[in-house]
Amino acid sequence: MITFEDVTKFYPRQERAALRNINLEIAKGEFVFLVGQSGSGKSTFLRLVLREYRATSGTIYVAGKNLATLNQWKVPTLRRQIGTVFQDFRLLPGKTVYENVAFALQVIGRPAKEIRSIVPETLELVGLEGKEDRPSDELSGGEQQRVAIARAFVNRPKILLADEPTGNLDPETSIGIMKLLDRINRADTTVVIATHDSSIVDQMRRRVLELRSGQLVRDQAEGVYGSA
Ligand SMILES: Nc1ncnc2c1ncn2[C@@H]1O[C@H](COP(=O)(O)OP(=O)(O)OP(=O)(O)O)[C@@H](O)[C@H]1O
Repeated sequence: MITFEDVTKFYPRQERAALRNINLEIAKGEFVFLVGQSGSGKSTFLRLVLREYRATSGTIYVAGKNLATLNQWKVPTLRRQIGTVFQDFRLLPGKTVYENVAFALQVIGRPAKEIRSIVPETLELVGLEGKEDRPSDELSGGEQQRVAIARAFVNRPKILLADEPTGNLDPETSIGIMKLLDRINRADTTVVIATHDSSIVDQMRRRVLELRSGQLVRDQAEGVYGSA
């Protein structure tokens, strides 16, 4: 689903590569943690997958497409297959839970009838049934993250990318969010989570990719946060 072949990324005017000679393959339906210190290249990895940036050298394939040769006008189609979740939720202020999730389908032109059936179904999946009409900014952090996950998943993307999804949440709430991402993964979605949350990684025991100064230094099945 995601393949990096000898990928290096330099930002403009930077002497050090943000990612260097990365080779990896993430298969369809995998659940992967991306760990590493601040500045190790995790966000850069996610941004390359989204084609927010292009690799300086090497080749990236996402959902069967070579991102180096993908036409700019096809990038929105690529991104529709990738749901994204962030530490700071990024919900639409002043909108209800329902509106936040429905908006993701409206912008890609889905028919109203479909929206009316899929949004409640997705809100139920994330455990927010009965909260449809609540203003999203009045929810707890954990609930807001559930709205963000519903919004990312409502279009049933092939891939879900999460950048520090539990960064603003307490440990107990974080476990609930991880269980939800695990459920989404079981629905055959490839899930990649960049995180500093060692207890979550240690509890989940899934594949761990560790970056250090832009290099992939560990690829461990059923891994833990810190190097063994
Ligand atoms: N837009 C940019 N322009 C120049 N350098 C950048 C840019 N974005 C990131 N970098 C540099 O690239 C390197 C990797 O950064 P990146 O944000 O990918 O790390 P990270 O592991 O996601 O860190 P964090 O955990 O703090 O989010 C760092 O040295 C950073 O300073």
